[in-house]
Amino acid sequence: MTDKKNGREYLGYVLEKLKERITEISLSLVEGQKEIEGMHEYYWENYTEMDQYGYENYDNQQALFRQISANEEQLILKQRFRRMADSPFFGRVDFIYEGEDEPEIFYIGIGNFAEKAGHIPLVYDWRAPVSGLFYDYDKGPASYEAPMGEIHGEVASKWQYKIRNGKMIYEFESDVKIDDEILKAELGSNGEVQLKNIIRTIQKEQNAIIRNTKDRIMVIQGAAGSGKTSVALHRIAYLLYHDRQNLKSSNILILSPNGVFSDYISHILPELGEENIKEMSFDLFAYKQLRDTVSDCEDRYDEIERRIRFPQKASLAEEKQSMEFINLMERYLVELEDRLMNFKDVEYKGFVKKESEIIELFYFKFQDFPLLSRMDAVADYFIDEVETLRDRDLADDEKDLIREKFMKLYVTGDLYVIYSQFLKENGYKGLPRVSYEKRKLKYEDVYPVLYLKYRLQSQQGRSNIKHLVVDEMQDYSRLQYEILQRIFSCRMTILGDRAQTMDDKQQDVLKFLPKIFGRDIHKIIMNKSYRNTIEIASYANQLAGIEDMELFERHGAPVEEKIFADMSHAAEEIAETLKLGEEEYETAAVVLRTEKEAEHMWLLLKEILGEKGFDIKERLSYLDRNSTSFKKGLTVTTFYLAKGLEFDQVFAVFPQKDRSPLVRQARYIAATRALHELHMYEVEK
Ligand SMILES: Nc1ncnc2c1ncn2[C@@H]1O[C@H](COP(=O)(O)OP(=O)(O)OP(=O)(O)O)[C@@H](O)[C@H]1O
Repeated sequence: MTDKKNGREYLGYVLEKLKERITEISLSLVEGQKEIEGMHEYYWENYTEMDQYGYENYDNQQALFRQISANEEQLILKQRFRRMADSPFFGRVDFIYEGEDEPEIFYIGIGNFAEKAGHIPLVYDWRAPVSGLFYDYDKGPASYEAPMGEIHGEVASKWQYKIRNGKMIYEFESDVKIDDEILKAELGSNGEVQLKNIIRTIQKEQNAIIRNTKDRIMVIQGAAGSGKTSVALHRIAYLLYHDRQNLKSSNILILSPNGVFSDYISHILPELGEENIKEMSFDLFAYKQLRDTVSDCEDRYDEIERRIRFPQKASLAEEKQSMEFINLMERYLVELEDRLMNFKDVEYKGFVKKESEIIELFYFKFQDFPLLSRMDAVADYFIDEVETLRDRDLADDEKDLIREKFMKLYVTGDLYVIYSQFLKENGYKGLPRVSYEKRKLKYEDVYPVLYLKYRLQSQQGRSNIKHLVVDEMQDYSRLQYEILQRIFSCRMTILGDRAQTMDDKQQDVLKFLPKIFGRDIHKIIMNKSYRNTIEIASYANQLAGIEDMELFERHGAPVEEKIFADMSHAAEEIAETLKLGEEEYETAAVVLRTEKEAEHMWLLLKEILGEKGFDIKERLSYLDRNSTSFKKGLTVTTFYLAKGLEFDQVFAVFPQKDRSPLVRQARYIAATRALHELHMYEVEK
């Protein structure tokens, strides 16, 4: 056995054991593969002689599935151990259990590793109960939550390691100062094109959120760069680890703002040894749900663009997603109970359901069904009766015919028509009367129609989703939360930042969320910002009038403010000031107000940088709403697509004269994207 107290020696020992385990697994994988091939061969040679009832065939298939899934598990394990062979651990806690004299030593890494399955780990997963000590305590009395209860004792010492390619780069006995230095080094490094995992340096306040399993709905209001997205993803990894029996990655859904953002965060869970999870934007979800009602829907970005270009034109989006509007819809829904109906007798091959009987079934027996699904229930009731009287089952086409007859008792079942009528009766302009192909919903109408759909038609519950993550919570309206509450009855992690609202005024969803989700909500505020240098964060805070943010002590260049006559002058300056290259930054962005301005800037930069010999093909990209990823190099985009992302160097280019509240928000969002260097440019023309 090795000296566990000596990090370097222990590293050598663990690496050796890892190598052995990897070899063992490789061998067992080869065996497993042979086994599978053997089963296939056996099947093809013998299938004609298998028992006629298929029992043997069934048994063979089951054995095959078991072997395949065992192989898959081994493969995943091997991948994890391979990753661990690069850096088996990053931390260590020496813990003296209450009543003991000598400390027990725990090394902490990206996953558990034991010499053999079921043995005591040589390295503990960062999510293991005992690893909580590493994040929550310095030297001194400490405790952690274990399955059998709270364990007390004392942290005798804590260590930090950096290991790369199996080589020890550094080891420190950690204290607050060193911890800060290590975090500073992590934050000071250049940006990747994807969000980094933070397991080496999770902060105490972040750890409390990650390891929280008791609250059903957690709502996190976190300042820009406070680590909300990182924390939410680590929380998912933590929950998956601790509730393997009930929670699978397929049970989790992230509502994220767009495709680029999805890509930006997509590798974290696989890196932490978990499978990737489903992500979707709410707009895409809505669009899919409404496909049988309209052929197209605007998305949120259309709405933002319109607001910027025509600020004087009042948008109804806010009004149509307000509580008052929901109340109007609810009142209309009550009226529809009568107005939507045109009852009369229904006859099928001599069997008659009288109008009065239908009314009775409709308003009493099936009153709990949503209005537009209720007649289906009445039709099924009638089908049952006919089948009983005839003493035979009806064929599917006969049943369809009957249902059709009952559906005719609705004046209309078309949500588009119903909603349009509602608008007109409440003093709004109705929707254009066009054929399905030409029906395109404006953004302001998308969610009201979706709401009506949920209120009027039975929906299949999304019971397979057991945890919903809502990122950028400030960008969802009251109405959208009402809909979410109807679709998902599961646990939720909802996170965002009211200061980054993409609207004229900041939206604080914390005010109304308890009214929608009840008292189960646990609110947490994260006020410490990690992303930006002090110079950048202070500058951005001034833009948004924020005073209560705590800043991580990391300094950089002052923010540069400049005014240019036009876009091409700004582009020239960007090309001059850009610091991309070896020994310099990895990522930079030019962030603009609208799609049109962004495209214009991109074309200008293409020309200017092209002339300078910059590799524009590989290192300059234009990010629009259909993009699904961004590359290292220079990215040109709008503020609303840059949201959630970060870049080493940021140029924010905005029209000087646009001082509208929405564009003030846009400037703030752009400024907070910068990790190390920020240039705020204003353009006169
Ligand atoms: N404990 C930590 N250790 C190392 N880096 C951290 C830590 N917490 C946050 N960071 C870093 O800070 C940056 C911001 O994190 P993240 O994007 O998760 O924040 P956010 O609150 O979602 O930001 P925003 O709302 O502004 O998009 C990232 O680079 C992240 O890696």
